[in-house]
Amino acid sequence: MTKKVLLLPGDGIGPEIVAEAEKVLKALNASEGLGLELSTANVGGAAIDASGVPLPDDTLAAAKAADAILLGAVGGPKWDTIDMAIRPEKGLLGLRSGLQLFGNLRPAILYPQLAGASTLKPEVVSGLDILIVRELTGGIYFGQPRGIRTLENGERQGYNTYVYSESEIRRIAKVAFEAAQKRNGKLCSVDKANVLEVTVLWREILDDMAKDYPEVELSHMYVDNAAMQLVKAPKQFDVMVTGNMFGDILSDAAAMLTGSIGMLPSASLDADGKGMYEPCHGSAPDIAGQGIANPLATILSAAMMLRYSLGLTDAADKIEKAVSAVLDQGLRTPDIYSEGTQKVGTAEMGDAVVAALNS
Ligand SMILES: NC(=O)C1=CN([C@@H]2O[C@H](COP(=O)(O)OP(=O)(O)OC[C@H]3O[C@@H](n4cnc5c(N)ncnc54)[C@H](O)[C@@H]3O)[C@@H](O)[C@H]2O)C=CC1
Ligand SMILES: CC(C)CC(=O)C(=O)O
Ligand SMILES: [Mg+2]
Repeated sequence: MTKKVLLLPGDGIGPEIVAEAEKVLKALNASEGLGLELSTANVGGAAIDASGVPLPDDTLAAAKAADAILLGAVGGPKWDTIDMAIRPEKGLLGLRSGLQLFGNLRPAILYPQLAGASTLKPEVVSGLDILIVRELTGGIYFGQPRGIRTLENGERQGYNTYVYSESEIRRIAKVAFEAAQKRNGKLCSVDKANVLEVTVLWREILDDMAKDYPEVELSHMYVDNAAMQLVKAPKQFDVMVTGNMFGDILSDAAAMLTGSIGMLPSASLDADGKGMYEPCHGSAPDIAGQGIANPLATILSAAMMLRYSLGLTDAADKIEKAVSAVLDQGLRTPDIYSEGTQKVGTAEMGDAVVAALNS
């Protein structure tokens, strides 16, 4: 059966890294007969330049019609303005909310070959395998009212609203409890319940739901402490669940424990398991066009896509093994380079993963 995969390269390094994941998918399609039908559409700045809007109707329609989506990254100084890319109904946030992709899974796994590239000492990170479950279509990124207004005294004021409804909290908590059930039975919920009522409700609901998951040990942590604990003793965590903004920030911090944000893939899932897959990083304008971006987070996101949305577990395993094999060979893009390894560019890394697929 044909499986439609929509590629959304986006901006900056987006097209460079998606091209490498596309190579890998095409190679597997040819050798394994996966039945993938790949197509490409514009989103973000590329779409603004082509058609004036960051999320064209035909891109959203193609995303809705696809079985799965692989996105590179969007944005850049040219387009990061309120009118163009930032508003929730537009661009990437519009895509996430339009497809109701509320469950964002961000696994932070340290490949043993990269222990030397982690920001932490090898003994603190060896064997690290954390899953951050981030709520993706609510919270302060979407809450209304929002904007910039002029007060009576003439001063301007920016404002956003941090809201979560009970149903939004319950559905993301369910994702996290179920993930913890399948893993080590440990779930840490991260909030700011000492200050924000919205997270007092979050905490209350998590406690209530914990009764239905007696085999999961639920703990709570304030987000400031969680940030500190992540860089102090990250292996105390197994599954972490948190809201949109805290998850955004904590997952970038967790990325560095694995050596680079260029190593962190993600899955954004709806209630039925349909998903968009993307690296956790952005469009990296500082290195765009230089052919040095790490494509592995995107290639690993493609593996997650095959596993979670397309039921192609063997093909997903092959990609993950191939990534490990190229790291064994000592190949490194500059972000994960350390002495004694071989520095390669984006395309060389992608080619090496393709070559390792059937090794
Ligand atoms: N999912 C998305 O599409 C996201 C988009 N953005 C957008 O990306 C643009 C740049 O944002 P930044 O804050 O600079 O974050 P960023 O994640 O793009 O870059 C942060 C740093 O990490 C490096 N980096 C990122 N990905 C890398 C890779 N694959 N290989 C090697 N190095 C890598 C960059 O060179 C930069 O030094 C902005 O327009 C932002 O809004 C940011 C985060 C996520
Ligand atoms: C639009 C931003 C929330 C993108 C981002 O930083 C992320 O998803 O990690
Ligand atoms: Mg982010």
